[in-house]
Amino acid sequence: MNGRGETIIQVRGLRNSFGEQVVHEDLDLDVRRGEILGVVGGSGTGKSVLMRSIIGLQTPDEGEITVFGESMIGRSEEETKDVRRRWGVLFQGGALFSTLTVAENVQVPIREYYPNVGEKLLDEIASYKIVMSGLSPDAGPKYPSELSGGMKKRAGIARALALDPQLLFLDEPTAGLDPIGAAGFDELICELRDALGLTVFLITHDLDTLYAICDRVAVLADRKVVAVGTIDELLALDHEWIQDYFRGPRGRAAERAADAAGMESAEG
Ligand SMILES: Nc1ncnc2c1ncn2[C@@H]1O[C@H](COP(=O)(O)OP(=O)(O)OP(=O)(O)O)[C@@H](O)[C@H]1O
Repeated sequence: MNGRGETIIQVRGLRNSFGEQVVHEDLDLDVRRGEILGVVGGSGTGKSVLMRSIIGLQTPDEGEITVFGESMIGRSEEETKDVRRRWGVLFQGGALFSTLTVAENVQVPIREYYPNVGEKLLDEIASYKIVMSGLSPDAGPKYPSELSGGMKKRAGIARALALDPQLLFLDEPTAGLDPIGAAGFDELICELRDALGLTVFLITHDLDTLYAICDRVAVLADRKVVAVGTIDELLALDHEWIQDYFRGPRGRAAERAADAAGMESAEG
């Protein structure tokens, strides 16, 4: 099956624990092609651990994870190389290499997966990804310490896009950005999804982001995904955390802002 609606990530019966602490138990999740799936949950509910399990940085106790139909559990790095080059990751805080320039950071995954690419082409690809991420071309020779928080995130996106991925993992991309910077970043994610046909797995606490760009939202609580759907579908559920989160003062403000933006765009 091709096109929108196809399952790109499938998680079944996932269990993760650290010593006595069970973080996930019997967790299921599907991420569909072309969607921006927001992942929310209280602090410590295991959103990052879930992402790390999917991308193979955390070995679960139990469960099955497939990405692009390929099983990710119990397989070596070499065996999953072809799948891994089809995704890009933006970790919390950007995680750029501080001793490398922005352009060199973008080139890291290309050098890793395609060691025979020449310097000139590497420079060209890096420039292209940098501009695509909304940075000016002169950001390429700069070091991360010379960039603002928002620019670092964009540089992180440029690196995540280095291998022309079909799937993006973003861990709290707007954390620490001012509201205007965060809105600009939301717009960038949406534009990239539309232009490149990406599927996006997006961990966020940012209610504005959820309203502005997420097609569906998965809620982590009680060690599993307790609900997944549009915000309207979630609001119809009688779940205490969901109601508190979306109906709290911040949730209502984000909803009003989204309604106002919707009316503006309808008026042209
Ligand atoms: N490597 C690790 N060793 C031990 N415990 C860990 C490890 N990684 C995560 N944990 C624990 O697992 C739980 C879930 O962590 P995780 O970072 O996934 O939470 P989160 O939902 O992303 O939280 P936040 O919203 O605060 O970023 C936490 O209690 C954390 O302390």
